[in-house]
Amino acid sequence: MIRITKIFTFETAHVLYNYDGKCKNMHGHSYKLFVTVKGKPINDMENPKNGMVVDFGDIKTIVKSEIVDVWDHAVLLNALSPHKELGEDLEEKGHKVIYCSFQPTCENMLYAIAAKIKSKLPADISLAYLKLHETENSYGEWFAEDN
Ligand SMILES: Nc1nc2c(c(=O)[nH]1)N=C([C@H](O)[C@H](O)COP(=O)(O)OP(=O)(O)OP(=O)(O)O)CN2
Ligand SMILES: [Zn+2]
Repeated sequence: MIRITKIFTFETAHVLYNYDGKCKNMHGHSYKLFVTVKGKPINDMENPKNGMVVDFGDIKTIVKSEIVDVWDHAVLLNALSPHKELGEDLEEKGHKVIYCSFQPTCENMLYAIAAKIKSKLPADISLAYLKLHETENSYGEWFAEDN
């Protein structure tokens, strides 16, 4: 088994409802996401993907369409809180709003990212690990063996 990793960045705003610190205010991060998948490299001279667990380009396509293109330059808010109305107001004024069914912390974003990626991976490839940096010094990790 081999693990391969692709790294993504996206610029996203979020706001933490009822949080007791500065992040209760709407603010943004340059998120950095590490996506690691595992599988056996293809061993077939006739296959154009010979030697690969999966083409890095295929991971890019999945993560871009499921996460990066959806969350980039959007604001994530907790739709189960009064921030839903804040989102509706912003949307009305032309802003890109993502309504989450969770508090948009690094931890919950990792759960959402894992679910979205897992649903799109080919059967013989599995999601092994995710790392999501909110800042250079703050990040969360998702391990397949813990979940
Ligand atoms: N466990 C978590 N704690 C915090 C989260 C989170 O998602 N999970 N999020 C925030 C804020 O949104 C934001 O990320 C600020 O975090 P923090 O590391 O405290 O921010 P700094 O600006 O101090 O970051 P430095 O990199 O140290 O400059 C808060 N907590
Ligand atoms: Zn934040």
